[in-house]
Amino acid sequence: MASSSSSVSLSSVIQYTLFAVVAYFLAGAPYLAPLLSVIGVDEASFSSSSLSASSSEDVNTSNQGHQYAHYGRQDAHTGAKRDNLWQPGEGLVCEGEHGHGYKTYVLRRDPLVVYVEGFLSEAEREALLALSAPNWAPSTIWTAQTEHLDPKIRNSLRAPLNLTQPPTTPFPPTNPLTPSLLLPCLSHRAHTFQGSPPPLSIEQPLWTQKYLAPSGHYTYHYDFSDPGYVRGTAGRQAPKIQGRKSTFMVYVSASEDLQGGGTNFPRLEKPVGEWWCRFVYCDGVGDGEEEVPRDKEGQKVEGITFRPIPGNAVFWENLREDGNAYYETWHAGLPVTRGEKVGLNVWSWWEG
Ligand SMILES: O=C(O)CCC(=O)C(=O)O
Ligand SMILES: [Fe+2]
Repeated sequence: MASSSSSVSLSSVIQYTLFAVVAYFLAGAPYLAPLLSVIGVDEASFSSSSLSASSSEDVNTSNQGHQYAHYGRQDAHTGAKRDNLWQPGEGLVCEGEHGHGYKTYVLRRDPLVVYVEGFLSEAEREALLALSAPNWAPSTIWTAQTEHLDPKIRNSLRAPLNLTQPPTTPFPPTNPLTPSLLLPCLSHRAHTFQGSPPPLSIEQPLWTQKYLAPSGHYTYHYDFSDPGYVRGTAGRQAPKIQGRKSTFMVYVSASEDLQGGGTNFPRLEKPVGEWWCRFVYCDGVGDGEEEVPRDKEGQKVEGITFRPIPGNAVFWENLREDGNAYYETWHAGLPVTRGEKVGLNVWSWWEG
């Protein structure tokens, strides 16, 4: 009797233990990371197939001690550590001036193109210009993994906006923004716009780009890059496109006398209806002849050209859910033939 009751209780103990282990993993394995780090195991190498469980280095840049940025994500497929990808952390609060009041208009799906009116507030535009002012330098391009200048392809100045270093350039005295929150809150805005899954990160630094007459421009290109990368989502054919899942092209400023500088997508059909003419050029509607968008050879362009309206943004997806590219997103920043335009690039990546 005594021996049978002790053997029953042993098997119960084993069963309960098994249930507990299964329940622990079903609950998302809380506290696994600190536990593993205590026993000296890197969680990312333990769980390299899980994007959300990748190792991260917390960066605390807020004056209030909020821990809001997660850097140092491990690429789940190549294992390489990327130190330029960012996701919002729990402590980040973006309200008031750091919130947003944007309106969205879906221009088309597949590829998804959304026009965002009021992505930036006026105070944010002013702050971005103040932050950029000391750092303008010629923009580079990458070919065959080397970075170089080629003003025939890209003729602009750019300034990096460093999220991990609170701004040293003071904002104008009347500007109400909290400097340390500007870039995290913009990145957060771009991140929450896109939802999940898949997990996304925002490329850092963000860059402002200044285009000056008579020939500031960025010739036709895609924002995704080199073939050769394998996303390799389980159960799907591995695609071979690297990089930037989506783009926000944000217009920060446009001089009063700006001519040119629209963002042209020659492979996208113009939206139907005059309503859109407030945001895109429509031959003859709301434009004078000198406003007809032209490429650097002076030829009228095809497709859709967005007007560079300060504060507004165009969002589009470069990559499909399966990781293959949308070749319809071929685009250019048309030449600025008079005045000056400043844009902001916000790119999102698959890796989370
Ligand atoms: O300035 C523009 O209108 C487009 C710029 C662009 O495509 C880029 O910076 O990747
Ligand atoms: Fe681009």
